[in-house]
Amino acid sequence: MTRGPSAIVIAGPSGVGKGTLIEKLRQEFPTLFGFSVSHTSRAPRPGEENGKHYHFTTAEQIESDVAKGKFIEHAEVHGRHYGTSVAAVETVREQGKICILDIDVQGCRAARAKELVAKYVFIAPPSVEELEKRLRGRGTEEEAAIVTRLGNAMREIQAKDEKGLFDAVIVNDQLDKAYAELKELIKGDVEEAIKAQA
Ligand SMILES: Nc1ncnc2c1ncn2[C@@H]1O[C@H](COP(=O)(O)OP(=O)(O)OP(=O)(O)O)[C@@H](O)[C@H]1O
Repeated sequence: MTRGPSAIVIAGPSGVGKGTLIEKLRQEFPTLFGFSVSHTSRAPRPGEENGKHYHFTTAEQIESDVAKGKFIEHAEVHGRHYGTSVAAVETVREQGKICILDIDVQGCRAARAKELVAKYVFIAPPSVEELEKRLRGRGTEEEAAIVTRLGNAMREIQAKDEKGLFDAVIVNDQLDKAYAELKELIKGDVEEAIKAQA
C-alpha cells in the first residue's frame, strides 16, 4: 500500500454537524484534506454531482463489489445503499491528503475490522432535543425522514462509548470549540500531510 497521511473517520448522528465541521477543516486547509467519494444507490439531491459528492450507482452493483472485497464499509441506511471503496480512500492518500470518511457507527466497526489506519472520531450532540432542532432547522428532510433519523441517532449515540471503537468523542455544542478540539486531535496528521506535500 502506498504511504501517505492516515485517514480520519468522522461519525455521529444525522444533523449533529459533521458536514459543518468537515467544511471548516477544508476551508482552513484547502489542500490537506480529501474526501473519499462514497458510492450510493440513493438519488442525487439538487446540486450533487456524480463522482464528486457520491458515485451514484445501483444497489446491485454495490452488492456485487462488496462481495469482491472492494469496499472498506457498506451499509443500508434509510433504505439506500452506501459504501466506501478501498480504491476511493487510496486515491486520496496517493495525493498526499488526509482522507476524511464521514460514515455511520456500523461503518466504523467495519473499517476497524478491515484495519483501516485512521483516527476514529465521534461527534455527539449536546442533547437529543438540540439534534432535532438542527435537523429541522436545516430543512432538507421531510417529517418522516426526520423521525427515522432521530430513531437512528439514539442507537448511534449509544455506540460512542463502545470499547475500542472511537479514539475520541467531541460534543458539538459551540461550533468553534468543537472545531478547536477536532483540530487538536488531528494536529499530528495535519503536520504529516504538510510535510508530505512540501
Ligand atoms: N455547533 C452547532 N450549533 C448550532 N448549529 C449547528 C452546529 N453545528 C452544525 N449546526 C447546524 O446543524 C445542521 C446540521 O449540520 P450538518 O448538516 O453539518 O450535519 P451532519 O452531521 O453532516 O448531518 P448528515 O449526517 O445528515 O449529513 C446545519 O444546519 C448546521 O448549520
